[in-house]
Amino acid sequence: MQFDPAQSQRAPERQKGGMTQIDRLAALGLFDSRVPRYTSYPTAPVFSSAVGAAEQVGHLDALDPAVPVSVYLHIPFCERLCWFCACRTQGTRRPEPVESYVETLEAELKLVAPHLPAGLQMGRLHWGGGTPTILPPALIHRLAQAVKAVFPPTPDWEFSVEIDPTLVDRDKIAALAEEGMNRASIGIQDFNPEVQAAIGREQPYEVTRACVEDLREAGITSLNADLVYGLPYQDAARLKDTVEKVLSLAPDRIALFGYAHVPWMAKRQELIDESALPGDAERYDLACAAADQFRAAGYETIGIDHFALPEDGLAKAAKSGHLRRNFQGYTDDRCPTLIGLGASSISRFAGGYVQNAAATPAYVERIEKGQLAGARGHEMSEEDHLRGRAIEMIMCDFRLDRAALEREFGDLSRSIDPDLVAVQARFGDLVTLDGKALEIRPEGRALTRLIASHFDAHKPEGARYSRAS
Ligand SMILES: C=Cc1c2[nH]c(c1C)Cc1[nH]c(c(CCC(=O)O)c1C)Cc1[nH]c(c(C)c1CCC(=O)O)Cc1[nH]c(c(C)c1C=C)C2
Ligand SMILES: C[C@H]1O[C@@H](n2cnc3c(N)ncnc32)[C@H](O)[C@@H]1O
Ligand code: MET
Ligand code: SF4
Repeated sequence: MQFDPAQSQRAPERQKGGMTQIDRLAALGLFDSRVPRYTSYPTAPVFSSAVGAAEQVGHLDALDPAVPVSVYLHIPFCERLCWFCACRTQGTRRPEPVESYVETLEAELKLVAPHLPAGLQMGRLHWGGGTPTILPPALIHRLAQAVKAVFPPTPDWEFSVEIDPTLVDRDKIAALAEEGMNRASIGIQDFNPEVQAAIGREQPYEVTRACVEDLREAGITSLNADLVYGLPYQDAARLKDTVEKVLSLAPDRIALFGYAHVPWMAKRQELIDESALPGDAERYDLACAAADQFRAAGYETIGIDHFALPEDGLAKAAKSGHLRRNFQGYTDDRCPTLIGLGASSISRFAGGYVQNAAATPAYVERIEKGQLAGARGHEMSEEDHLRGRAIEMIMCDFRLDRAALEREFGDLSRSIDPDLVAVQARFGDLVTLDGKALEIRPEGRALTRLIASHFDAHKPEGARYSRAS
C-alpha cells in the first residue's frame, strides 16, 4: 500500500495502453520482489558481528551533551502470541520472567550511564515490544524511574508506549501517565472475528473502545492505531467495517502495514493458513480501498503506510519536509541519536548502528557479565550516509532531492547518478527525473520500496525479505 490514495486508481479506470495499472506494476516486480522496508540503512539483516560493545562504547563516549537523545526500550513479552506477528517477543503467563527482565534493564542502564556525557538529556522515550503493558504498575514506575535517573527528560519530552488493549487496565494507564506518557499506540490489526480467529488474536471492539477512552482520559494527546492488510480471510467488506470501527475511535494516526508473511523468520506464522491469504490483486485493492476510506475521513497520507489527522505532528512533519524513518516506522523525531535498550534493540549513532544481542538469554548473559549488550552492527561510511539519506527521502517524500544531497555531500553525491538513470530506465513515466530531483509519480508509489532498493549498496545475497507490495 504505497501510493497517494487520492490518486489511487481502481478498476475499471486504471487502463494504460491496454495493460491495467496493476498489470503494469506487477510486470515491474510489485508482487515478486522481496525488498526491505528500510527502517534503517543499511538494514538490520546486513549488520555484522564485527561490530559490538567496543563500538557501542565509542559511540556513547562521542555523544554531544547539548543534543538530546531518543531512547527505545524493548519489552519482549506477551501473554498471547498472535500467529501473524513478526515482532521479537515471547509468550509468558508468569510474572517472574518479566520482573527479572526489568532487573536486567536496570543493570543495562547502570552499565550505559558512565559512558554518557554529563548533562545529556532525553527528548523522547518509546517503550515497544512485545507488550510493554504486560508490566504491572509497580514495575512501570520502577522502570520509568530507572530510565529517567540515567536520562533526565527535557521539559518538552515525549513518552510513547505500545499498548495491547486486551492487556492493560486503568491502573497501568494511570501509572504510565504519572510517569509522563503522552502518546500511545494501540494494536488493533483487524476487528473482524473470522480474521481475528485466523491470526490467533481475539480482541472485541468494546474492549478496544474502553481502552481508548481510558487513554484519552489519562491525557494522551497523540493516539496511533496499528492495522494490517493482507491477513487471512480479509475481504473488502470486512476491511471496510474494520476501518469504520477504527474511525469511530478517532485515532490521531494510523499505521496500515502490509502483512509480511515470513514464516522462515517468524516460526509462529506456520499457524497461518496460507490458502486463506488474499491474492495479489485483492491485497492491492484492499490497501487502496482502506486508504481511500481514511482520506475521505480527513486523514492525510504519510509515506507508504501511515495516515494522520492534519494537526498531528506526523502530518505537520510530512508537510514541512521533516518526516523521518526509524525502527518504529515514520516519525517526526529529529533527534539524531537513538539509544536502544533491551534484547534485540538497535541504537543509531551518527557513526553507525549497534544492535543488542537478540535472544533474551544471550542479552541477559552479557549484562550479567557486566558488558554492554551490543552484538552486531554497522559502522557508517560517508557513502552509507549519502545512500541512507537518499533512501529515507524516497521512503518519506517519494522524492529524492538530488540538489540537497549535493549540498550536503558534495562530489560524493555523484555516486548515485548511475542509480538515478537506472531507475528512470526501469520505471519510465512512473517517475520523473531532472537535474534537481527524482520524483515518484502517484501511480508509481506502490513501487516505492522497490525504487528505494536501487540505491541500496548493501543488499544481502541470501536475506529473504517480505514482498514489496
Ligand atoms: C514490531 C514489529 C516489527 C518490527 N519489524 C517488523 C515487525 C512486524 C517486520 C520485519 N522486520 C524485518 C523483517 C524482515 C525483512 C523485511 O521484510 O523487510 C520484517 C518482516 C527486518 C528487521 N527489522 C529489524 C530487524 C532487527 C530485522 C531483521 C533481523 C531480526 O529479525 O532481528 C529492526 C526492527 N524491527 C522492529 C523492531 C522493534 C526493530 C528493532 C529494534 C519492528
Ligand atoms: C508493531 C506492529 O507491527 C505490526 N506487525 C506485526 N507483525 C506483522 C507482520 N507479520 N506483518 C505486518 N505487520 C506486522 C502490527 O500491526 C503491530 O501492531
Ligand atoms: N503488543 C501490542 C499489541 O499487539 C502492541 C503492538 S504489537 C508490538 O497490541
Ligand atoms: S501483535 Fe503484539 S500482542 Fe500479538 S504477539 Fe505481536 S507483540 Fe505480542
